[in-house]
Amino acid sequence: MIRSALSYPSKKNLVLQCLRRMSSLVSTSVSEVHPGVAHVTMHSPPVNSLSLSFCQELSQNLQVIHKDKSIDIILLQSDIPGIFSAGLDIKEFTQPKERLMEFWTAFQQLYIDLYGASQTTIACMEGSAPAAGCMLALSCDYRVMTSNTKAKIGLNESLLGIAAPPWLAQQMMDTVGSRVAELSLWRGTLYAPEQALAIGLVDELHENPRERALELAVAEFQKIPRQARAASKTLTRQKRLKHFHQERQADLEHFVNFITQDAVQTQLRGYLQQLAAKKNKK
Ligand SMILES: CCCCCCCCCCC/C=C/C(=O)SCCNC(=O)CCNC(=O)[C@H](O)C(C)(C)COP(=O)(O)OP(=O)(O)OC[C@H]1O[C@@H](n2cnc3c(N)ncnc32)[C@H](O)[C@@H]1OP(=O)(O)O
Repeated sequence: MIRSALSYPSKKNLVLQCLRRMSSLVSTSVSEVHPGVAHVTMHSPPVNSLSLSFCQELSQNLQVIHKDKSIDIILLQSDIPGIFSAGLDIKEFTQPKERLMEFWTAFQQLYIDLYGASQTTIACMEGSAPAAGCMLALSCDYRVMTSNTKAKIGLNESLLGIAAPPWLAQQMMDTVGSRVAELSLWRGTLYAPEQALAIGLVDELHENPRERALELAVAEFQKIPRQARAASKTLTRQKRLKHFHQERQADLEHFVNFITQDAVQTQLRGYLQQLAAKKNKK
């Protein structure tokens, strides 16, 4: 059982804290902030990009929480100012085939562990969430985003010369509707908070998403019987997850075949150079 990190550290919190001290690879932490409510905090500087090890670790933490019957709400957040997650670590796309397969398998698993969580999940976004960062948010049940206009959210894959996988495109369609999703996907639109709220990509804007998410969890969501929340999720997500499991191997093969194309690799290298150039101009 996870105990409050604020009042009395649990064995698990202590283990995670020790691991974090021992290894810079540990990039998530778990703590119970209120009875039944756990924070999962991402802290992989500079931008919480999802590398192979980060995907694996986030999944492992989610799996531990899934088994903990005392936790019924998960708040997913970042402790890096201005960033929720920059999406997949683009450098992973340039790795050899074996590693690409391991990476994509870990990303698929992260989707299963977050989208398929039986607990209620809230994304607390204090900053930007492009591409797979947006996937993390879309996999949660509720999205609270900062009202700071510097933050952006959306599926910008097309601007990198790639496309979102079908299951991520489906999440976008389920959330904002087919036509808006279709336009967003090919344009690679990153939405400012007010725009994201207007199309239903996020549910609420708040100056302090963490504070608001905790308030929602305790004052609203915990008042709905836990089993009813879980059963409602099953109604809307089970079909998608079943389809995903059927297509998982094909999705992996499709990813590797797509990402290893010369034209795609050239585009990705160009995008990384653009990011570096932008940073040098600052
Ligand atoms: C038909 C079906 C085909 C199926 C095939 C599937 C194909 C794959 C699809 C996968 C789906 C998901 C894809 C992704 O998630 S790709 C990642 C997309 N993310 C982005 O485009 C975000 C890029 N980053 C930014 O815009 C900014 O960094 C950000 C707004 C997040 C923060 O800005 P800030 O100014 O604070 O920070 P910097 O830009 O200076 O960046 C700091 C350093 O971090 C590096 N960086 C940033 N983002 C990434 C990233 N995603 N991966 C790796 N590295 C990243 C950046 O280069 C800086 O590095 P250095 O300090 O070394 O210069």
